[in-house]
Amino acid sequence: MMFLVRMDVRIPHDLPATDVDAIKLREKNYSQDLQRSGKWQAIYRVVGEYANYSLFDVESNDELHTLLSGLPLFPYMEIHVTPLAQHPSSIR
Ligand SMILES: O=C(O)CC1=CCC(=O)O1
Repeated sequence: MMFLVRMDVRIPHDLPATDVDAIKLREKNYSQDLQRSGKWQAIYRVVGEYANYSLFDVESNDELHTLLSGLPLFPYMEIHVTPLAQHPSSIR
């Protein structure tokens, strides 16, 4: 099942910089592990915003929820999920 996910990051300004750096490093490692597994198929920065669009290929809604809620930045993100279906004109 394919999902388009938009993540908007909203880190509170009073979070200490060392904590922010540590969370971002954990986020990067978590994300790259999932990208290597094939479940997180792509991630793109939204130009000019602290946000990304990502493509996930997972088995179920529950699996996607588990992956997203495990993001180290999850408490500091607004997340919007769009389920995707096959397009009749797609050649892939
Ligand atoms: O920087 C972001 O858009 C948030 C994020 C998600 C995965 C990652 O490595 O950073």
